[in-house]
Amino acid sequence: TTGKLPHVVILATGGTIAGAGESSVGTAYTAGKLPIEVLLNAVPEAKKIANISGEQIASVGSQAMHDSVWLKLAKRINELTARPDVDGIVITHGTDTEDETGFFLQLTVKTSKPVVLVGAMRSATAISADGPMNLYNGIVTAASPKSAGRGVLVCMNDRIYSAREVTKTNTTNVATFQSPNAGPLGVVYDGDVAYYHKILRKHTVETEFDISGVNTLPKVDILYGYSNMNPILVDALVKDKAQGIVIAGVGNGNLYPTVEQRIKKVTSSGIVVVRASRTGSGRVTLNAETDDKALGTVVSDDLNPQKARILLQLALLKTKDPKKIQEMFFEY
Ligand SMILES: NC(=O)CC[C@H](N)C(=O)O
Repeated sequence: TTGKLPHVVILATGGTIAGAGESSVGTAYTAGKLPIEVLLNAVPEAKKIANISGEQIASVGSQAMHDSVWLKLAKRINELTARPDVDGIVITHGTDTEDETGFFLQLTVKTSKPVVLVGAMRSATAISADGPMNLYNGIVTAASPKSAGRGVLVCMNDRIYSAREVTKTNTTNVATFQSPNAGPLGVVYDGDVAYYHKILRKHTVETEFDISGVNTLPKVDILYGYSNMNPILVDALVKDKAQGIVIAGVGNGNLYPTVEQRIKKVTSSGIVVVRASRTGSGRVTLNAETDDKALGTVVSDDLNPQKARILLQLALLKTKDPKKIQEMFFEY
């Protein structure tokens, strides 16, 4: 360690970046197997960029990610970044739900210091593993003062994305992470970062969400829309005591007629329903083909269904008023 280098803390959660498999050319492996030290051994160059310390927060494939890990991560990041000797955070994460954890942190961590998520599409034992470069680039990004105040970042495949905008778009390709509505904020090459865009929606220190005393999140589930959709799915969630429902509607967040009828009853019973879209990009617009005023529904703006779910969970910690929640969807 060197006194003058920035101090970056790595919080490891698992994923392919820590995955190991029998074959170096296949997609079969176990995620989250390797500890943090092994990941770091693959990138000795990182020690020239930062003084690095690490903590294992979880060891899971991110399909097993859950609220308790999100809350643990957010609380730990808030503790660490409050310390003057910590300059940035890197989170190693499985890619399946990396966009969700990133957006949860974007809304709940209270720091302007860089917080960067990284992952990998190829396991650590595969040919052309992308994890070591992503980890190195993540450390570069977290160590750079240029990354401060930009919200939570996701660094994959030489690009830096806002956690609000980014999502996984391909099952297996290394270029899977994209921001369909916005593109990347910047790039990372040759041990340095360059930014071209700024996130304008409120994040981190600017949000109203305080999870310091929160141990569980409100129950919010997602329904996927399709032709001839079965309205019984809505009833199942109501029976299961959902406090909120996000519908990945068709097109501009539209709903099958019998589902729409059910939703009208659901919103009048006090459950908040957000219309998102299954299309993968674009805004869901208010009172367009679907009459939100009559239905009592909220639109997700350009948040995809899984991100709309996270904002709705956090919003429900503050209010059940759909009008106030709609404002939040236009703010964050
Ligand atoms: N590329 C990956 O990280 C996928 C592995 C695993 N499903 C996960 O999300 O952790």
